[in-house]
Amino acid sequence: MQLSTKKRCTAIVLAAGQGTRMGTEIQKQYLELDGRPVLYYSLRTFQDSPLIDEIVLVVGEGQESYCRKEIVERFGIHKVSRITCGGTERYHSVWNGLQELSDDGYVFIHDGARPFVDEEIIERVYEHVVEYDACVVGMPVKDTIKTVDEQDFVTATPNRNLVWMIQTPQVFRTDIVKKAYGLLMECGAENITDDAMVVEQMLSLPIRLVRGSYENIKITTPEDLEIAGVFVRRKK
Ligand SMILES: Nc1ccn([C@@H]2O[C@H](COP(=O)(O)OP(=O)(O)OP(=O)(O)O)[C@@H](O)[C@H]2O)c(=O)n1
Ligand SMILES: C[C@](O)(CO)[C@H](O)COP(=O)(O)O
Repeated sequence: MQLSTKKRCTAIVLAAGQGTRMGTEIQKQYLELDGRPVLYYSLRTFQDSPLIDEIVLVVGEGQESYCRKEIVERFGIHKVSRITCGGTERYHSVWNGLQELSDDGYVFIHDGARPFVDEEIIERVYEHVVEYDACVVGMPVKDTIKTVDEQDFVTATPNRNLVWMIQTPQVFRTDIVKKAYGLLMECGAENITDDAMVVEQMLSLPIRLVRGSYENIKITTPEDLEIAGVFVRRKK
């Protein structure tokens, strides 16, 4: 990859969630995975990536100094330039993170609860975003998918060749995603679960999907942490 013509790339790593579905006392991003906090792994990958210039870390209110000392300083993640507070919903946290950025370059928005983003994914999505401006990482589904009504009766079986499960990082030209989020904050919207939705709904721009990996899982419920344990030991 030609790094000399590279635009500035910032990663926003989100770690302000409550982890309700995980149900643990400690929020899932701080749980131990092979002796290190879940959040450490994606920070390490962005830290080590030659493409990433800077990391903005978004954490829960009151967790800033803990994160600075116990994660950023302890593990030497010196690309973290700012630690800011998140909000009630994921999109509030993204919005807060975006306030720390100027309009130039690209932003990689990533769930701190997804420890297995890797350099190949970062490079692949960067190569695509310079062409398409708005890209999200995901993988084709493997199972048959059905939509249902409120009583759990099937309403349709979409062609699964056209269905992907969506991951992070979600990567955008920074000016575009900031504009989309600005409109979201003005107009509001319901059930916003990822960043691509904001760009789709607010600006109607095309979003290019880019292959991530089946290992790029989000730690959401307890069995995900067990699976993550297997992945992390295999990588050693
Ligand atoms: N208000 C929020 C909600 C989520 N996140 C982050 O967004 C990522 C994906 O969200 P999710 O898996 O839904 O995390 P939680 O909101 O913590 O989980 P739950 O929905 O089970 O409470 C996580 O890294 C989480 O820390 C965040 O920064 N701010
Ligand atoms: C952005 C995301 O990781 C894409 O899969 C996901 O939608 C965010 O998590 P949540 O579980 O929907 O809050």
